[in-house]
Amino acid sequence: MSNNLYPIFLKAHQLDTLIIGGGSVGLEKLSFMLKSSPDARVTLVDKTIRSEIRQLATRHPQITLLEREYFTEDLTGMHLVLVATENPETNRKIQQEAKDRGILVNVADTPELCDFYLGSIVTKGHLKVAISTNGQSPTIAKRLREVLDDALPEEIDELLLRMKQIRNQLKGNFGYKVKELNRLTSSLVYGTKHKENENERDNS
Ligand SMILES: C[C@@]1(CC(=O)O)C2=NC(=C\c3[nH]c(c(CCC(=O)O)c3CC(=O)O)Cc3[nH]c(c(CC(=O)O)c3CCC(=O)O)/C=C3\N/C(=C\2)[C@@H](CCC(=O)O)[C@]3(C)CC(=O)O)/[C@H]1CCC(=O)O
Ligand SMILES: NC(=O)c1ccc[n+]([C@@H]2O[C@H](COP(=O)([O-])OP(=O)(O)OC[C@H]3O[C@@H](n4cnc5c(N)ncnc54)[C@H](O)[C@@H]3O)[C@@H](O)[C@H]2O)c1
Repeated sequence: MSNNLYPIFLKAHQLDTLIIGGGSVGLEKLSFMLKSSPDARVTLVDKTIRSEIRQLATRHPQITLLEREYFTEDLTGMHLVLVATENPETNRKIQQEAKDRGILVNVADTPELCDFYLGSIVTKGHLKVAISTNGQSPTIAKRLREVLDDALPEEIDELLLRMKQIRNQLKGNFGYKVKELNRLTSSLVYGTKHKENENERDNS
């Protein structure tokens, strides 16, 4: 199987996400989503809402909880759907209803029914790294998150902020700025030896 996934970074606070099923898997998906996007606009529907989910909703007031069975109409206006009931037939039915409406859908732990996969996520200030193993091993995705979380220094956020300041201060045309920003950062990649960048985005 080739690796043809295309990663994107969603502004989850501007999108509406529906989670169906708030059992152990639904709770895990919701927690990870809120960890990365505390202001994500999420509606969760389940026949019985667990106390852990109620607690999350208290801490994230933009979350809507619906304590009842899922209805097809719940999909109205949704951009993303995460399905996590314990019933494969229910999951398949909801997946089909979402697809019919052109809504992107993830059926937890069921790669063949997913339009997208959730990734393992490392956050250091403004830096966010999302990891996928193309569905081959979520466990390795989790382990890599732990490795990168240790390896990337917290100071990386200061570097990003400093680079932004420098970019704002640079005078000159776009091509000059790109060259200068690449020159300043070349030692990160090539050690102290400066090397002109062959691939940089320079349309000067
Ligand atoms: C990254 C992460 C994000 C998240 O969930 O938010 C995530 N799974 C995580 C953990 C995890 N999930 C499972 C285990 C137990 C070990 C195991 O069974 O392998 C562990 C590890 C653990 O918990 O230690 C069970 C499992 N998961 C999937 C299957 C089905 C299959 O593989 O066929 C089964 C078997 C179910 C069964 O046996 O019935 C499938 C998917 N899980 C994905 C994402 C997508 C692919 C991501 C990628 O491309 O790498 C994909 C395809 C769809 C999706 O769910 O989006 C999160 C780590 C977060 C973190 O810690 O950072
Ligand atoms: N691979 C498989 O064939 C297979 C089979 C069974 C379960 N699973 C796994 O089970 C996951 C769910 O596991 P879990 O441990 O979270 O189960 P769980 O039983 O803890 O949670 C499922 C939740 O879905 C809710 N639910 C079920 N039907 C509903 C409906 N029609 N409307 C609203 N809520 C509904 C239940 O009330 C429950 O809270 C699936 O995503 C999948 O990973 C996989």
